[in-house]
Amino acid sequence: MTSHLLTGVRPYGEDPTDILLVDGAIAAVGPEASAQASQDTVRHDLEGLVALPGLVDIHTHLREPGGESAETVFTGTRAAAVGGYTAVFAMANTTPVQDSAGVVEQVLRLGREAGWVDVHPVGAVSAGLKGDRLSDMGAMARSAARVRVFSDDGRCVSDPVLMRRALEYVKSFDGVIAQHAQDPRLTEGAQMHEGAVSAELGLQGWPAVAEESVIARDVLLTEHVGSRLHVCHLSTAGSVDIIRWAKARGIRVTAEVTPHHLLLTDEMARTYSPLYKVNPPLRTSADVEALRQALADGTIDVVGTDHAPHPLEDKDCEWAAGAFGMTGLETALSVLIETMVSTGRMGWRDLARVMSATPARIGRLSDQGQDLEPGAAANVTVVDPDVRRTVDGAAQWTSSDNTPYAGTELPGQVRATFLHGRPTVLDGVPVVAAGSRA
Ligand SMILES: NC(=O)N[C@@H](CC(=O)O)C(=O)O
Ligand SMILES: [Zn+2]
Ligand SMILES: [Zn+2]
Repeated sequence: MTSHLLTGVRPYGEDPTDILLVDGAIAAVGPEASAQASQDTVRHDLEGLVALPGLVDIHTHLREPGGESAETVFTGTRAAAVGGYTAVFAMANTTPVQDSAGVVEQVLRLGREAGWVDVHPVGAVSAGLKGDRLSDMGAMARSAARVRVFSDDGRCVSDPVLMRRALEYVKSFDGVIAQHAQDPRLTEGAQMHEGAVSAELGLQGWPAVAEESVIARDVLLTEHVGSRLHVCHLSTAGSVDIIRWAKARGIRVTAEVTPHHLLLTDEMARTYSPLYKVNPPLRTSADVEALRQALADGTIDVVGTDHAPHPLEDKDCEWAAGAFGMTGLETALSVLIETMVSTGRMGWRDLARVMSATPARIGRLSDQGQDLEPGAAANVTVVDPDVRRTVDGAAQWTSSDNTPYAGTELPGQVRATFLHGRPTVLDGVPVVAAGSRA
């Protein structure tokens, strides 16, 4: 296998040095790196750029099978590589649903054929996402996809008995249930966050308590059963308080926040553009502040993009008819730099923790999220933190145009991504034909 020498990079934004990648592993960091490089080593001049462990997204929708008009495994994972990712967890709400060994193995195979990132299919909790009986979680766990993360995301596991059984079942293989916390009865017909703006616009509100009551129930169930819970896309200050309480009590719960909930508020609904329609809804600036604080202090463990591509016809319509969801893989790192790094709330090591190491640990990956040290798998992202760019939806690599940031200027640009020692992105664009593992 070819070796690659990354020269002049700043690991975690620290002093410039060289990193040598050989045979899918980091062979050396520092002066030894260039000393050990051979004549065949490919040199990449990355002077002054920040090197991070390849990013890991615990929450991606790739849409295939069934939703290929919005995204395929190929286009979604290519977008992920461009965003600096080397692994993604692909949510189960496909058609057919990822609720059997056959479907998760199909997604695994499509991911391997594409070759842009490691694809880890998430298994559905309930058969067909119907919420009434468990899927064949054991078969998915034992399959080639080795599923450890289970979720009905897009829908809430609202039946407490089903949730209890799911939490019990995953204990035998160290799995985790990732809950989309949304009480269905409290959110019937809901269009946006319930508050002053929804009242003014006359749109049906989605109260914070619809999320918080489910999280409160589930941390208690998790404690009772002695299992492991991951809470998807936290969006309210009250949810943060419950997670903080649960962690202090020793309950094994991890929490996620999306980039958009760290930046945008329900004020965006005044545009009536469904680009800002998302589940859970954009909340208030007080919620945004609580989420930023919680990510900085560790109450929230990870950033998940909740990359949710939708075809144009589902977004180019009036608010009430629009689909919930926004794309995020190609802008996540920039939004995190904008909201957390530029503001001084987090350093680059903290960013690597919430966007790489901890998501890998939650999903029980052993070859992702490792520190940039000799012996680690050679998954590396190189970012130019100083450049500012204006987001152009049509220029993105995802097949869908539903980014909420079109026309917005954001800091930071991924310049290179290496997956198991092989470049998938160079000079900010996907490497042609990287998409085969050779
Ligand atoms: N986030 C969204 O608004 N939509 C997601 C589902 C989900 O994450 O709940 C989707 O699949 O489109
Ligand atoms: Zn969800
Ligand atoms: Zn989702």
